[in-house]
Amino acid sequence: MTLKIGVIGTGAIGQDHARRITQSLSGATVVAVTDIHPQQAQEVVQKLGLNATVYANGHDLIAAADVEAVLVTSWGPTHEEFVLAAIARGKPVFCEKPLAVTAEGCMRIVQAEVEHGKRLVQVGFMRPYDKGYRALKNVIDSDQIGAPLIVHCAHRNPSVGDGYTTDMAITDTVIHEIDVLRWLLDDDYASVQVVYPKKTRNASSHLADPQIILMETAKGVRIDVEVFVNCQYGYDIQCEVVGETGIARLPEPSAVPMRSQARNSVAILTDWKQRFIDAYDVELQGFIDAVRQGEVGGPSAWDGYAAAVTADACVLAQKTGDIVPVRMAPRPAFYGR
Ligand SMILES: NC(=O)c1ccc[n+]([C@@H]2O[C@H](COP(=O)([O-])OP(=O)(O)OC[C@H]3O[C@@H](n4cnc5c(N)ncnc54)[C@H](O)[C@@H]3O)[C@@H](O)[C@H]2O)c1
Ligand SMILES: O[C@H]1[C@H](O)[C@@H](O)[C@H](O)[C@@H](O)[C@H]1O
Repeated sequence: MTLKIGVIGTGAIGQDHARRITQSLSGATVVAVTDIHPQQAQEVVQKLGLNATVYANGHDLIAAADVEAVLVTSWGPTHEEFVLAAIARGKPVFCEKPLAVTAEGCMRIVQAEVEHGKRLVQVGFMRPYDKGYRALKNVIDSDQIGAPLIVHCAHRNPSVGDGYTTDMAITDTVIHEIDVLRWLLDDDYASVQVVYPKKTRNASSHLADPQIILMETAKGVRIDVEVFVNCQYGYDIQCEVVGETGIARLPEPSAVPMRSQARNSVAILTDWKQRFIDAYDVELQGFIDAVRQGEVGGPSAWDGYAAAVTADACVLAQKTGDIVPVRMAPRPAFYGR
């Protein structure tokens, strides 16, 4: 049976996920969409040739009898209410990051899911599905570089709009490193700190850019993440793990090396949609396949909570300049180890 999906929020990633469900993936179809701009939702239906009803709001869409699973791709502050509504109806829900904009909000979702008694929520952290990160984890887990000691990361976007604020460098951008490094190292965070280098002249007046996030894990690994969202030159994700006996780097996305006009060059991507296109496909196909078998896997509501607690500590650290401890609630047995 084809899984019938309803999409809440038909902006950049909502459209992209609707496109991949319709054109690239198998086993699912988009039967419902909604957006606070209904005209835009209607345009997406037409553009992608969907056989989908446009609902007035997310709650009506979740309640619709033919919607079997929900995709939440609206703005972050709206995620919590839609995920809670889906859980209340026992419908599986794939929620783009952030699961909720506060750790308390994520905890409300964790509690609702635990009370429901079965996993319903997958969070859209796609990097653990990226084949480069998977290869890097394989090197670490098979002990080829010894125990990890230090991780150096960079998360660079070419530019951001005026609405992008200093805390979004954490909640929108570094949140990916917060999640993927926890998975990569099989560790949790103990403390965080934020330091500010000289500011780029290409950032808007209200935005601190670049920033350096320093994190220490429970096992004592030290991590530095450079987040630079107006780097101009491309979309560039770097990760280098220093182990006891060797160093392993995240592979670069494959591109054709070119010799031309007296240059030996390799192109750099400029768009996050392209950089992780395969990972998005694999994560969403995984959600569809699992739900069709009556299950939900992948990054859990607990992973969403862990990321939010760490992000909250980073945002506090941005303001105080202090080393801020990361204090997580005890992990419910429901989520395994
Ligand atoms: N995993 C990733 O790499 C990744 C990439 C991009 C975006 N995201 C996340 O996805 C979410 C959406 O990001 P985006 O870039 O598509 O933003 P966007 O602004 O392009 O799209 C969001 C859409 O949601 C709609 N919306 C807002 N409130 C709504 C509501 N209450 N009900 C219905 N629709 C509503 C807006 O009108 C807009 O069309 C964000 O949380 C973002 O962090 C994740
Ligand atoms: O929402 C996007 C997306 O999550 C990208 O992966 C990230 O690089 C951007 O900084 C963020 O704004």
